[in-house]
Amino acid sequence: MTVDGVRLTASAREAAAIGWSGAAVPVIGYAVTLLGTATAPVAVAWLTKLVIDGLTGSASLAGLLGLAAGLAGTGVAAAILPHCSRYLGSQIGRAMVAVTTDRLFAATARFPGLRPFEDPRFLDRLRLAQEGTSRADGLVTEAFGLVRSAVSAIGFLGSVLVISPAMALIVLGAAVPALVAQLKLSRRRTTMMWEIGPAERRQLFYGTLLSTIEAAKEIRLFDLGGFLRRRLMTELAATQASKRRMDRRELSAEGVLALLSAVVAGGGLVWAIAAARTGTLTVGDVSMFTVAVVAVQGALDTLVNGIAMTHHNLRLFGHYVAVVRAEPDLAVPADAAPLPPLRRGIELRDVWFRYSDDHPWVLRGVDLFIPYGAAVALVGLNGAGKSTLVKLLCRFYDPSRGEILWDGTDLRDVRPEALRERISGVFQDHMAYDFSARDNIGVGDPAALGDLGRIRAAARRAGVDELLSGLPRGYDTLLTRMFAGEQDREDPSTGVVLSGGQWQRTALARAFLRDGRDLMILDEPSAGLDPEAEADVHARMREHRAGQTSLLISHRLNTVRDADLIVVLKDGVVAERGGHDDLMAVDGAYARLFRLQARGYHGTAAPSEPEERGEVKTECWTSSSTG
Ligand SMILES: Nc1ncnc2c1ncn2[C@@H]1O[C@H](COP(=O)(O)OP(=O)(O)OP(=O)(O)O)[C@@H](O)[C@H]1O
Repeated sequence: MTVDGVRLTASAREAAAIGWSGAAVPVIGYAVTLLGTATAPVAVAWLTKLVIDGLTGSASLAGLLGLAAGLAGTGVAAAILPHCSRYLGSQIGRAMVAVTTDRLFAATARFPGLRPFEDPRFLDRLRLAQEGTSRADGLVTEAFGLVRSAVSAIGFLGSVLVISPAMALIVLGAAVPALVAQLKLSRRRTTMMWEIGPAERRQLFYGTLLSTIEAAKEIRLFDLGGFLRRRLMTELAATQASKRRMDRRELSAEGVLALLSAVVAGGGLVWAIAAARTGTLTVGDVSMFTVAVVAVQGALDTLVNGIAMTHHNLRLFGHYVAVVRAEPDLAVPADAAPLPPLRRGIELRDVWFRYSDDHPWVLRGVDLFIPYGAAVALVGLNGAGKSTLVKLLCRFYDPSRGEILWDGTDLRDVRPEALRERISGVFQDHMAYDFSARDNIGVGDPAALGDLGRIRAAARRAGVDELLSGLPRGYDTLLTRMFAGEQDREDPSTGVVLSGGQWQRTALARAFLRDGRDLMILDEPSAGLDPEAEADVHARMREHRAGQTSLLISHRLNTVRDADLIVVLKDGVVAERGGHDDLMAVDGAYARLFRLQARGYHGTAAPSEPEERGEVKTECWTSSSTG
């Protein structure tokens, strides 16, 4: 049996190995207590039968007292053992959840690229894998539970067999349809969960939109609350309909099976009473038989349900196994060469790229050399592929065709972590972590998290030190109100909210903390800054990048004019390159855009060309599909 390629037996083996390696002593203790729990009821039933037969027959007082003492001792064990096994089972469960959670998130962080996180199938699998890990706590104990039910069922079945082999066969036979039905139902339930995955993700998305600050302004301004709620409810109705269908299926199957059990138990009782009247069975036999039939049915029922539940959880766990065993999304050579510091430069040689086979080409044969120590600026209209090029430089994706060479070494021959150790930067969509100010900057180089001096130096460079050190708890102030408790809701020192520009400077400080890297990438680092801050930040960046290899992306052409090399990206290729003066002299796209912006500042005559009126068709600047 497989879950999209992962065998259930492999999942079971993995679960057993994790349980054993993470909690061997509780596992042994659990097995022992469980065996006691499973055999105690059988012993109680037999001792009861012997006591009844002894009472109705001619047993000695000493014999009866011995039986009574045995009965009492077994009763005590039967009362205590389940509590012990429950405690040990919880211990095993906690160990399972800790190990699998750790491994799952280690696995997701191990994907070198971004593709898995853009793949809806993978996202569904990840969601189910997370559910699988949260249910992993029961996997080992459920397996033991199956053994316990089996032992219990066999013990009682043996007892019925001694009294009536035919009845034992009937009881056993009645359990077979239950097992088959439960397995089918469990398979259907897991498939149903897989199928409703996309709808559940959309539901989560709408719920998040409706309950977080990011979308709150637009939702109120555009009055989107009802619209989003309706969409959420539509998704919820669809998922609930699937679950209801499943519940009904289970209800009808289980109803039929319960009826079958009742008929078998009732029939057995009638037969036992009739047999006792004719003297074939003793009174003790009837007592034993009645207890045993019900107990066998109960144990078989628990066994069948346990098998179905384990089957379902193993299938969910199969998604966890699939994620932790998934191949990396980018080929990483086993004998990757170390990446020495940059000395000559980075070269993009005929680089073509599209996000997938059914997406249009974004880059269509880019040739570009970023010389060591040079400040290179990349400009182009929205969607021209600038951020995509940055993502290729960080090797979040590999080029579809062509190559990117670091001092002549193809990035595909290098371990991605080794490459990224040599890069620092700010992404256009940089993160605003719900951490303290210190941690928000410190994550740029986790080794510096304890070094406030370094963190402050980076913040000073980004022009944000004065702000952060002036916060109520200085750099230890949380830059979020997310974690404020009820008691400190009114205390501003528990968390502050920064403005967009202040966040931008904080992100820049994070990049500056990774000092001395070989390549600094700055994708729109000043987009949210006021003019004064922008001038200030750019002056600091100029200072910082002097002699450093850097790639700056900016739509504000005044901030790129002093770059050593300006590259204009258009239609997925490099359309122009050179210094500011060269490009102005060529009077091409860069010059037109530059004049357009300058004119905006000086308030001169209205632009005449459509491009200058801001009516540029995106297609003429962005790449289009070539199939
Ligand atoms: N993850 C993605 N999956 C599919 N297409 C993408 C993805 N990211 C970007 N694109 C597409 O690639 C093209 C280039 O996008 P990119 O972000 O590189 O442009 P850009 O030049 O940085 O634009 P901007 O100036 O607006 O930031 C766009 O058409 C965009 O729709």
